[in-house]
Amino acid sequence: MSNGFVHSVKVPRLYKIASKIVQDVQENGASLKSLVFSKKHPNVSGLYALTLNTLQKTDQLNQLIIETKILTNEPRLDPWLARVLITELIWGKQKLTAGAKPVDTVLAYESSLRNGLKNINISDMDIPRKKVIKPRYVRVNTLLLSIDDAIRNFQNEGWSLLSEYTDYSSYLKLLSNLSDPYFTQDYHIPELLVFPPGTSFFNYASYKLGEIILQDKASCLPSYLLNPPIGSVVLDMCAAPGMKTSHLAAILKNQGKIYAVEIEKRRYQTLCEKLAETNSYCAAAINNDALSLDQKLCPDVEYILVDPSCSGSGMIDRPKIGNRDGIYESERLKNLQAFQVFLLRHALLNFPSVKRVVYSTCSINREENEDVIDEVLSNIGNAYKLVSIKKLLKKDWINYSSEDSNCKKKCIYARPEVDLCNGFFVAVFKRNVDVPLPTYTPRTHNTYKETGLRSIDEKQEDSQEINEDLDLNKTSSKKKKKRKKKKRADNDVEKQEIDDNDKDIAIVPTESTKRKGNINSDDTLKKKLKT
Ligand SMILES: C[S@@+](CC[C@H](N)C(=O)[O-])C[C@H]1O[C@@H](n2cnc3c(N)ncnc32)[C@H](O)[C@@H]1O
Repeated sequence: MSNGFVHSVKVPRLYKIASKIVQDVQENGASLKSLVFSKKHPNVSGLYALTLNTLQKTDQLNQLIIETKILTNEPRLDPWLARVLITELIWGKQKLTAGAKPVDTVLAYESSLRNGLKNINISDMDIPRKKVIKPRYVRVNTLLLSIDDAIRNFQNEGWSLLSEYTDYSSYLKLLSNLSDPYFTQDYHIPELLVFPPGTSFFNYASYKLGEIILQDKASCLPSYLLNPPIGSVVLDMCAAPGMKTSHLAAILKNQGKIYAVEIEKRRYQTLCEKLAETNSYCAAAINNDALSLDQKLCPDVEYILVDPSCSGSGMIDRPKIGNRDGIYESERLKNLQAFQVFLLRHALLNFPSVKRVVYSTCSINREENEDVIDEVLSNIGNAYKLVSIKKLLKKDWINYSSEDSNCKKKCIYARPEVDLCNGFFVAVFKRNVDVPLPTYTPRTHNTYKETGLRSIDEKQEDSQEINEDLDLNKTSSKKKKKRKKKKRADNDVEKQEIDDNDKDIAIVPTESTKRKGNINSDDTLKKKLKT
């Protein structure tokens, strides 16, 4: 702590690191998972649980801080550390080891915190999500291992393959009863294997080697449906952490080119690591804003994946993080929708050689799905056709887009309680080459900022660099192995438990969030909470 405490006993490192992570997530919109792993703490799962719990309790913490006046009475108490300690004391282990000054300070408030808890309004907090137990999805990285070999390996490990289903309903029934030692192959995506919920893969050699990837079905369908032919040129507009990019590389058999664009520097680093780990060497990572991407950096694009930031409302395990920054859900959705429309329109109208575009979200909100497609349909005329995914899949599916939208039933939804995977939405556009593309003026970076989505753009502008030529081929295999080994060791056992959750919490920081860490004025916060 930098604010004046003289420590007789040090604050446990776990709490200190957790407070820095919570601050970074709240203020800068950083990815919780990436931060947790980057700290290389020996107790990754404990650190993840504590930081997640603290973030999920944002609303309650804000109210407790007001009720108890802990931060106004104790100006030297670091507000982020206070949040972590309070969370541990009230909702976590329910105890703290005394000795360090900040810990003692929080302990001194224990009874007022517990009393305060009775007074806070929790009516709209912690609304329990319907608990869906989803199976464990494992995508075979066909760049490194064939599906047959993967199945054989699992069988050698004692697993038994079940394939007694005839249609989607019987498959789902099988899935809902799946238990050790049985696994099955996904009904739609052959490279996706499905195991009982909670199956652990950390000690499997194939996991350590990047031959299998823990990836939910929701995250596999977009690349599967884009289905670029071998040798084609693909643009992945929102690529980090790289789950879909690596899947696309596998579909291309590494023959062709993928431009994988990511705006955030830190997430771009994760993307580069994922591409190396999965041997996706046909993909070049580009750290840039896809909306202002210079065409020269990605010539002759034929297939585009638009998988933009979204509310993540379909994610089963997604934490509910309260009104972190004073932006309420409807405004947040409006901002996201504006951004999603711009991005999709940019994809559809600004790449003259494009043949197919897939739009996907892990949201189950109409605003981010049918409404986005409807708006874009009104801009593109007959230059594209919205494809019926039912026909593309050639297999039955259950949930489609709404009949009362212009999507009709052409796009698909996955509903966790029905499809036993994360909720998601996918739309597929096919170019009609007989109709010229309507004129389109690409947006500038400034206009993008106006969506209010990212107030951290300024920082990114400084650090943006283009790395179109990430030549993974040139990395010696020895170096690659060494890097892989080191990374695996760092990430530890618990990594896999949260690895398949490829969508990050959509945090949209604003100036107000940045200030909120230091709530020394009860009035300011009260006002904010009332708004
Ligand atoms: C939903 S995630 C993508 C997940 C990714 N497709 C995967 O499967 O691993 C959205 C990503 O888009 C990035 N992003 C948001 N706006 C962007 C922009 N204008 N240009 C490029 N990337 C952007 C976000 O930082 C985030 O990493």
